[in-house]
Amino acid sequence: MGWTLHTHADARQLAAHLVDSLQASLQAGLDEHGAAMLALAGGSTPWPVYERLAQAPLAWQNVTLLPTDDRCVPVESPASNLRGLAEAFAPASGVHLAALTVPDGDPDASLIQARAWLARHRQDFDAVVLGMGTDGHTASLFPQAPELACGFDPALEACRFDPDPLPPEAPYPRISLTVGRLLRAGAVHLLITGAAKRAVLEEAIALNDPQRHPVMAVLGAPAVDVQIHWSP
Ligand SMILES: O=C1O[C@H](COP(=O)(O)O)[C@@H](O)[C@H](O)[C@H]1O
Repeated sequence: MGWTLHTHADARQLAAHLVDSLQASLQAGLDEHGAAMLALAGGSTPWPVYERLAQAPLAWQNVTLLPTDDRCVPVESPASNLRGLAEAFAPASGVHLAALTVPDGDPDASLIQARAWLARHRQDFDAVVLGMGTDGHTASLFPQAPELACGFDPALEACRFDPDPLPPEAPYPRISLTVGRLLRAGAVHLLITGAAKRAVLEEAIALNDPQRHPVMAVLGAPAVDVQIHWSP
């Protein structure tokens, strides 16, 4: 199916549009199953969206949030995506946060924990929010990494990534959901801002090489219409 590009005038409009969509996905999950689950990107871009979503009047005690990927760091580290989610969703009283990493960030123990959690929670996500780095990585699927074969393996749900070179803004091993697990969702959103990422997105689409730009493994998936949200 591919993707649909939504161009917004600014980050505020983008957040309003995406929050409406995520709120509708959550409410539909709650109405249908009595529970709902989101997988949410970390990094630096999505926090204003999450802070706004956390204000929504939802039965948060029946909602579970899981990072799409996390850095193998102690949970109190500023680099921890889980810590960022905990802060952004502090107003969402009773919300459940699930971790891909163990509290001290040990990578091997984290992968075991992540896979065990995912084995116990097989339901589709109600929605997934992905980000993209300026190298074309999404979640923690980094370009040309040896672990990409794991990240693209439909039989697996989570992998360890050791990006080489380590990204300077967060130089840590990672645990990432695989493309197959990320796409098992009622809706898949890709959130990007700024001219640099827009240029990378256009290059990725033109080259259509998931090894060079792993985000294309998501955008090229045949059965999913990924909603791309961009603002300057
Ligand atoms: O390292 C990560 O990077 C991507 C993109 O992050 P951003 O800082 O460029 O917004 C993010 O989606 C991912 O969750 C994160 O772990």
